[in-house]
Amino acid sequence: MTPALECHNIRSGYGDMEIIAGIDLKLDVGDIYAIVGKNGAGKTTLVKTIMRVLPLLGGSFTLFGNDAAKLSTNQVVSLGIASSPQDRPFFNDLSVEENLRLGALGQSRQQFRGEIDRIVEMFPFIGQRLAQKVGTLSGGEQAMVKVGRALLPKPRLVILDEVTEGLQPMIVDRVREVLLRDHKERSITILVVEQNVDFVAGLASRYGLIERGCMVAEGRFSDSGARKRITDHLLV
Ligand SMILES: Nc1ncnc2c1ncn2[C@@H]1O[C@H](COP(=O)(O)OP(=O)(O)OP(=O)(O)O)[C@@H](O)[C@H]1O
Repeated sequence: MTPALECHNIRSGYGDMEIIAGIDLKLDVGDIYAIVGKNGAGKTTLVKTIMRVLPLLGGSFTLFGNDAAKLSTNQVVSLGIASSPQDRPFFNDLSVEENLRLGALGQSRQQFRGEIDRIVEMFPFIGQRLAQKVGTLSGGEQAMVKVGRALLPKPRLVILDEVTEGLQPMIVDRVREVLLRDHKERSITILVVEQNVDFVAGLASRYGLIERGCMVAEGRFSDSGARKRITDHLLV
């Protein structure tokens, strides 16, 4: 089957400053993969590259078989790829519903209502806060809206950049449950970028460790010692 994502030696960065220094990565449809790395390792830069927000400086990658070099960010989204960016994920002065609507551009009002109902079922608190400005929600509530918005258009591939940062364990558990349920029901492919080892160990089947823009190790969470290897990598 055509992979959801296949990267060959990709390079990217900011201007002529190379941050991603040659990464290979393959996600089959239905994979749940965690990219783990310390602050500044290049995780967000990799996500922005995959979403075609940053230009490719070298190498190539495909998204569901499509040559990404020929795609704009809008076309990436049209392929059924949703991401939840780490920085400035919301319009704080818009309501929860308006922010969710931004994750569902192109949907009819009726379709959108149906999708909102699905998201409210996942995160019931959202149903009581639809009219509230996002900027007034707590960090944990915003995280649930972030994940809800990414899942709203029923993406084939969802990319979540440190959505659990600073969250209480109870909310981290809820986010994991929702993702696992969507994965079970729709075989969604999930790429999470994280430093929270407990979160990814209970969610993903495979992981890749990145350091200075390179993939320095890959493995499976079922391998003995996987968690220790990741924790040691983050601590050194
Ligand atoms: N807009 C930018 N312009 C120039 N350099 C940048 C920019 N954004 C990030 N960088 C640099 O790119 C490198 C990788 O940053 P990136 O945000 O990808 O790391 P990260 O692994 O996501 O870290 P964190 O967990 O802290 O977000 C860092 O050295 C950072 O300073």
